[in-house]
Order: sequence, then structure tokens, then C-alpha cells
Amino acid sequence: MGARVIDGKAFAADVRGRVAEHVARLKEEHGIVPGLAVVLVGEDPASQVYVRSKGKMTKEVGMASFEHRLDASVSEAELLELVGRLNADPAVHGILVQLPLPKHMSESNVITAIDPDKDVDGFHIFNVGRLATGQKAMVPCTPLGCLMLLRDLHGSLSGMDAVVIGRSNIVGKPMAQLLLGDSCTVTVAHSRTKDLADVVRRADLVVAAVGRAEMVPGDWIKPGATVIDVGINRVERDGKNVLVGDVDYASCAEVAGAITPVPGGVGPMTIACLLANTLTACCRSNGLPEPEGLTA
Ligand SMILES: NC(=O)C1=CN([C@@H]2O[C@H](COP(=O)(O)OP(=O)(O)OC[C@H]3O[C@@H](n4cnc5c(N)ncnc54)[C@H](OP(=O)(O)O)[C@@H]3O)[C@@H](O)[C@H]2O)C=CC1
Ligand SMILES: Nc1nc(=O)c2c([nH]1)NC[C@@H]1CN(c3ccc(C(=O)N[C@@H](CCC(=O)O)C(=O)O)cc3)C=[N+]21
Repeated sequence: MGARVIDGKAFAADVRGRVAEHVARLKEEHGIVPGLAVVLVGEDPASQVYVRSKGKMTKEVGMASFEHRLDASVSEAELLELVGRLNADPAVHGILVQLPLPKHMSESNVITAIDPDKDVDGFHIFNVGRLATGQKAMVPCTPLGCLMLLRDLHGSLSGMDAVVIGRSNIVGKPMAQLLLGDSCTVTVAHSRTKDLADVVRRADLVVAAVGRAEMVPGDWIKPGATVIDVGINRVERDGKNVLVGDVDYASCAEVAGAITPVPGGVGPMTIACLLANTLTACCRSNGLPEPEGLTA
């Protein structure tokens, strides 16, 4: 028996549909249009693809999209000045500064400059602290997308053994916080973990966010476990450039109960959750009820 394939692309389209309905209602009943500003510094081609697709989907759900492209040589002070203007702009409810930033800038300085209530990435230390203490936060889009897929599949996650591989601030750590919030027993593994295979074999839920192509083989997976593959790795296969995840899909799909593919799994959920977060930020800033089922 092969694993059930979790269709993140279809689920993301459903999320965007629910966002679009809520946006239409905001417009009709309150004359409010949620706005998302995306800031891209430099010319990284992969980042440009994401920014373009974010802009397109933002407009598709009826939101206003503001794109700011800055030269890679821009100073940190100039970027901070732009962030200040977006913070003050009432038409902007969400601000995303695409990472990584050029090396001459401090990412933490830039993220800290964003109004935490407009921080739709959930990277500001206020939101990190709010999430960690169980307060209303803006939650990072990729882990939020993974959580939505897991809740949809399992209903309650209470009591499940979850292993998150990776401890980055943007994926691993917030993912662990969210799973803890849903009452999983959470283990966070990383590059210094001893006997990673044994750790992963205990898991009912495996979230792989490592950045190493096809690192997790099927014989690490407990039969029937759910595998969420966050990895986006570009590799050459038969002379072609293809995307693969952090798990070895073919062998894991033989053992797992359910698995996300790459592409078409977590990636599309990230963008859908960015739009959901922008809607949530807009509702909160206007004192209106939040969308249901689109927050943690
Ligand atoms: N689908 C999506 O929307 C998104 C996908 N991604 C993808 O997710 C992946 C992870 O991203 P990100 O969290 O930013 O990556 P980082 O490089 O910031 O973090 C990687 C983590 O993996 C750990 N790690 C590295 N090697 C090993 C190993 N051999 N065994 C166990 N753990 C290891 C590192 O450990 P240590 O801390 O000890 O160094 C680190 O904690 C990437 O492929 C990225 O492209 C990222 C964001 C969004
Ligand atoms: N401030 C900030 N916030 C981010 O959320 C952020 C960022 N910076 N920097 C880069 C990473 C990466 N990221 C992805 C989003 C969507 C897909 C996605 O939709 N992937 C498609 C495939 C796309 C393709 O074919 O290239 C899929 O998996 O099906 C992937 C990766 C967001 N990131």
C-alpha cells in the first residue's frame, strides 16, 4: 500500500478561495481592501519568481499588491526608511521583506523595524514571543501551512509524537511551537542530533526542513506515519533542472501513511498562508472579527 498523497496545491487553492470570499465581504460591508507590500532587494532569480507569483495571487484574491524592488547596493538605512513608510501607510496591512538580504545588511535590524502587527511573515521578535507564550501572533507562513494540512488530515493532533528536522527561525522552531500548541510531543532534530534515524523512527508526524536534497530515506519512517516535506532543492536529473524535497519521496511514500509531494505540497500553502495572514492583519487592525480556520 502506498501513502496517501497530500495535495497541497488543491488545499492552497481552497484556502485562497476562502480568503477571496472574506476579502469580497470586507470590501462590500466596510469598504476595506487588504493590502500586501512585498520588498525584494537584489536580483536573485528564485526570489523574483516567488515575488511575481505572490503578486499575481494577491490580486487574484482581491487584495491590493504593492511591489518594491530595490537594487542590491541599497543601504540598510534606505531599506529601513522604506519599511518606515510602509508601516505608516494605512493601505498596507502586511509587509514582507524577501529573505535572504544582501550580506551588508542586518536581517534582524530590518525585521525588527517592521510593525509587528503588519509582520505577515511572523519573523518579528514580538510575534516569535507571542507564539511561544500562546498569545495571538502573526504565525510564519510555511509552518502555518504545514499545520493546516496536518489538522485537515488528522483532525486532532493531540498526543502524537512529532519530529521536526531543522531548527531555523523561519521553519523548524515555529513549526515545533505550533505542534506543541496542538499538544503533540515534539522533538526538534538538527545537524548535531545523535542517531537521527532512530529519532525519526519514533515519529507519528515527521516535518523535514533541512535544505538537503532527499536526505530522509523510507527506512527511517515508521509505517503509517505522516511525512511533511518542506524542502525545496533544485537538482540536476538526466540533464534537467528539477525540484526535490528533503525526503526521498519514492521510498518514503512506500512506508508512510500520507506524504506531501515537492512541488505541489508545502510550497503553495506558504503563499496561501501569506494571503491569509494579510487578511488576518487587516481584520485585526480594523477591529473586525478574524477569518475562521485561517489562523493558528
Ligand atoms: N516550501 C516552502 O515554502 C519553504 C521551503 N523552504 C525550504 O526548507 C528547507 C529548510 O529551510 P530553512 O529552515 O530556511 O533552512 P536552514 O538552512 O536555515 O536550516 C536548516 C536546518 O537543518 C539542519 N540540518 C542541516 N543538515 C542536517 C543534517 N544532516 N541532519 C539534521 N539536520 C540538519 C540545520 O541544523 P543546524 O541548526 O545544526 O545547522 C538547520 O537547523 C530548505 O530546503 C528551504 O529551501 C524554506 C522556506 C519556505
Ligand atoms: N520573507 C520571506 N518569506 C518567505 O516566506 C520566503 C522568503 N522570505 N524567502 C524564500 C522562501 C521560500 N519560499 C517559498 C514560497 C513558495 C514556494 C512554492 O510555491 N513552491 C512551489 C514550486 C515553485 C517552483 O516551481 O519553483 C511548490 O513547492 O509547489 C516555495 C518557496 C518562501 N520564502
